[in-house]
Amino acid sequence: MDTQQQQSAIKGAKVLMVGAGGIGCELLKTLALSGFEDIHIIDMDTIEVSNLNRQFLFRRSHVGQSKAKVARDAVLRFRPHISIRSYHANVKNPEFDVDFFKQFDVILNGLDNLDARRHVNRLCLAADVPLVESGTTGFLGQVTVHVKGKTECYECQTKPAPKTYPVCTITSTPTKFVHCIVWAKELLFAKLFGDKNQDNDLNVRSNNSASSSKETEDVFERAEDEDIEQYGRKIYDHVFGSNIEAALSNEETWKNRRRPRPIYSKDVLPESLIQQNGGSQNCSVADDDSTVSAMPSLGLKNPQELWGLTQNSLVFIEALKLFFAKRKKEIGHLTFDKDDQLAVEFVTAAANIRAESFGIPLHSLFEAKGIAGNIVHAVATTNAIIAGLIVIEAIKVLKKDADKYRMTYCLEHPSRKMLLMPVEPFEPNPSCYVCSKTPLVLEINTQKSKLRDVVDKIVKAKLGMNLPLIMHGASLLYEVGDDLDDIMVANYNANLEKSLSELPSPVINGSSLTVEDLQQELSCKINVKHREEFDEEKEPEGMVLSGWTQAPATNGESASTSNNENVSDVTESSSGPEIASKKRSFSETQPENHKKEAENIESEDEDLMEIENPMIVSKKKKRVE
Ligand SMILES: Nc1ncnc2c1ncn2[C@@H]1O[C@H](COP(=O)(O)OP(=O)(O)OP(=O)(O)O)[C@@H](O)[C@H]1O
Ligand SMILES: [Zn+2]
Repeated sequence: MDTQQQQSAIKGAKVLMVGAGGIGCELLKTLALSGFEDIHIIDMDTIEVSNLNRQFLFRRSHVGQSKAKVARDAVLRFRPHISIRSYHANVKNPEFDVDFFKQFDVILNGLDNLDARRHVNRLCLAADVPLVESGTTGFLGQVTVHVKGKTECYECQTKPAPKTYPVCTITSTPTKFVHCIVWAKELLFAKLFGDKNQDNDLNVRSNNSASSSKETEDVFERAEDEDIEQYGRKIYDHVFGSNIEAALSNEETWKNRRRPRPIYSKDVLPESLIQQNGGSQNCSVADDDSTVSAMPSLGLKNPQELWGLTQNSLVFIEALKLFFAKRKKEIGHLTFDKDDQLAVEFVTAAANIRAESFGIPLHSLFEAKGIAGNIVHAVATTNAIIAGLIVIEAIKVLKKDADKYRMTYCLEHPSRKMLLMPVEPFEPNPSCYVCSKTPLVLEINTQKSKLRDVVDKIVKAKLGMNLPLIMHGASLLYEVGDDLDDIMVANYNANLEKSLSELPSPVINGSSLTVEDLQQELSCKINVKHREEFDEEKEPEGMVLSGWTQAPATNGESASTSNNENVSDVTESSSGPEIASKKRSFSETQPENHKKEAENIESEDEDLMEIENPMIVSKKKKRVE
């Protein structure tokens, strides 16, 4: 195809971009400048101040407005003749069904979460439209091409699960700052400001304290007229003082570990804080709850500054006081949010006091916020490179140049003198439950587990289905939808509370369930195996789903257990959790054909890049800033 034909393929193409954030803004600009003339954009968000440093189509005056619409308007200003249609909506909405997807020649993802990516993948498969998928995490980035039947789909390889930590490390034996952060936000913050009834273990148990769960309840309960500062000190002394003391009495635990130091408020703080700093009266309180802050009244300005034990203790008490004084209505419903200043202050302070107790280095609010919010600071240049690569792959897709499709990884440091690492796409995984018809296997106690457990833990959480329907033979066990009558809803609700073996059509060892999502047009079979017992630590869900997790040896790696230290701690929910697995796949468990490709790359370098845009080829030699 010559350049002119390529240009007319681009001009005639109708493309859908999903996500108008960091990658999306770059992508829309690059599409427009590359000659695309019919672009649709979906994004459900509005613009926030924190987006402005890299989402360059947006200005301060746009804060609060639809990202999709503002991005469209900004690009139309320098490409007025092209057609851009924006949708301020969730891509999972029913109006974006298979027929909607079918009108496009290619779909381009610039998303930041697994859930939406999986949904788009399924619609692309159902509509038989190619997908170019992307993600960035700091300096790392990737672009992959998914064409039904030709390459693996986005879900052919499992994505690394969010990093989790053993419960006892968090509750009793933290060794890293991140353990203190998880404790502060998942246990302490949740206990104080979230749902009081949730399971929560804030006792550092010792063997002989058959412990005081009753006592713990009492500590956290605040009497209506109890002075807030006194209450704060009581919590402080309980979690940093007596709990640690109780834990220390269990000698066995500390045989090979550094012993923590109990910390009590009276040893760190002056008797009355009100005299010290004027209490919460002087704090900065704006109308918006998310801007309430404990820092100003304590004279703390710089979030990058390291606070000592006393400063952290002051922030702890002050933030707690402010929650009760200024945000009382929210108490009982709060969950930690990285954009909630007071929550970040409280969690930073609590994590630092715990870190001090366990001899772990303290961190600034800025650093703690990054860890608590799973933030890897976005790098605008990575987004720009990735957007360029998306357009290159989109053009190959439009030209149906299948031999040239590449999955490309943007690395942090040059490897074999390259920052961009192209790899031939893998073939579809024949055991993928999404793009092939291979059944899954569910090991479950069919007498004890309820249908609700299967719906919540498997069908929704693991299979990512939106509007599920479950059938056993010809019997419909469960369904979701607006058009159901009351009797059906009552029947399905009754089924949810029944164990599998008690269902109208009993599901027992050897049964086969059909699970479908009508919106995603995805259907898969689940073969049920009865199992009596599950290991509470290793299999906490009380059931095990398997079947598609392992891609065959010729077809890639098992990506389920990524451990890449560079990114695993912090990328849980950010834009590219899969980077970890792909990186690992390249360096450690590369299938033979890709190893060979890597060797060739080393010797022939640029030729093998097969990246047609000279701008990109030259960029790979530069350091990514
Ligand atoms: N289900 C969805 N439907 C539509 N748009 C979505 C969906 N999920 C995510 N997005 C959009 O994808 C974009 C991802 O962009 P990006 O990774 O830059 O995140 P951000 O929210 O803009 O920035 P940050 O999370 O770093 O503050 C966001 O604009 C977000 O609104
Ligand atoms: Zn697949």
